[in-house]
Amino acid sequence: MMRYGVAMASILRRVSQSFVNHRLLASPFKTDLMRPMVTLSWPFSAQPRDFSLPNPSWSKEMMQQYDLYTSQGEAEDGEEGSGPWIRLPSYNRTLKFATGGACLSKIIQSEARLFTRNITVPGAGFEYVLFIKKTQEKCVCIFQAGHLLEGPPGHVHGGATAAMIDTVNGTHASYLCGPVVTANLNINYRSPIPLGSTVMLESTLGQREGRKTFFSCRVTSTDGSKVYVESKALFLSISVSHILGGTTEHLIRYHDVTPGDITALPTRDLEDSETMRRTWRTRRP
Ligand SMILES: CCCCCCCC/C=C\CCCCCCCC(=O)SCCNC(=O)CCNC(=O)[C@H](O)C(C)(C)COP(=O)(O)OP(=O)(O)OC[C@H]1O[C@@H](n2cnc3c(N)ncnc32)[C@H](O)[C@@H]1OP(=O)(O)O
Repeated sequence: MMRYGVAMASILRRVSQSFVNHRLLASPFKTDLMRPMVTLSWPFSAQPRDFSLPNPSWSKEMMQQYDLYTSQGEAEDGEEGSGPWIRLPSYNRTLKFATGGACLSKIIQSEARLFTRNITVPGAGFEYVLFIKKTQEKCVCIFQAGHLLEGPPGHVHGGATAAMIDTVNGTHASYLCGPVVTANLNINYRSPIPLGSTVMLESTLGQREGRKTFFSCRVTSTDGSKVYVESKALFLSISVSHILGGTTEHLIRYHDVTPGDITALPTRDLEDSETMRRTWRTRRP
């Protein structure tokens, strides 16, 4: 039985590796290969992996919190439930389904991955799930910090905590305001977070002044009794071309791209992409 299990694990590893190889070998510049290339990143499924669903590395504490929030809301993307919380799906690319040919594939960089989702070994890095309140003024995150996030011995690196705060505030801001970037992030670290522990991040909407939206965030123990971090952030609404502008300037200077290629870019593909619709709600309250 034991040997059978080991053999199965080896076969599964090889099959999943062949998916990885397929993705790496496919040319990023052939438009017809773009869609299979990105959707095969998770073996045995044509769908991309939703990292915010439970996996065996989640601690009992993480699962208890997850069950608490899902029981108070709904679990499926976009469906209305009776409770106040909506779980937000999470992928390892924000623009996974973008199409648009050679030039766009250069700009989007097919091998790029969302920073907080690029450690794929379950439990080793950032394990987290976000829920947004239907009234939208709050967004919470259950976060379990893996052993690859060490800073001070046995504790979480301050940069990893900052990345999580930016992710939670940034997702909350994107949900409310559409495309945004972080302009300012101010963090007070109150107490070190033990590696392997489960903590809560609570993002709260502050003032809105034109393009500027302010948020605060608190990182606490799951029962709220211990405060680890308190922060404030400013997000600025931007157009998609603000993000692409910097990238295209770099491409014109250092790569084989002309300004004509850039103006011909089908940026509508970005705005229409399935992931964009799923993750960046453009409706404003
Ligand atoms: C196409 C993309 C599609 C993606 C789909 C995503 C789906 C979401 C899914 C999953 C989310 C995961 C979540 C991740 C989240 C991560 C977020 C980040 O980490 S973003 C990276 C770090 N941030 C930067 O790189 C910004 C770099 N800076 C800039 O681009 C500019 O400086 C910018 C836009 C911030 C401001 O430039 P200006 O020219 O547009 O605006 P000006 O005139 O300078 O400022 C406007 C107002 O804001 C104030 N302001 C600007 N910067 C400020 C600052 N640092 N502090 C205080 N005030 C500031 C100014 O004083 C001004 O205020 P007055 O209108 O006069 O009242």
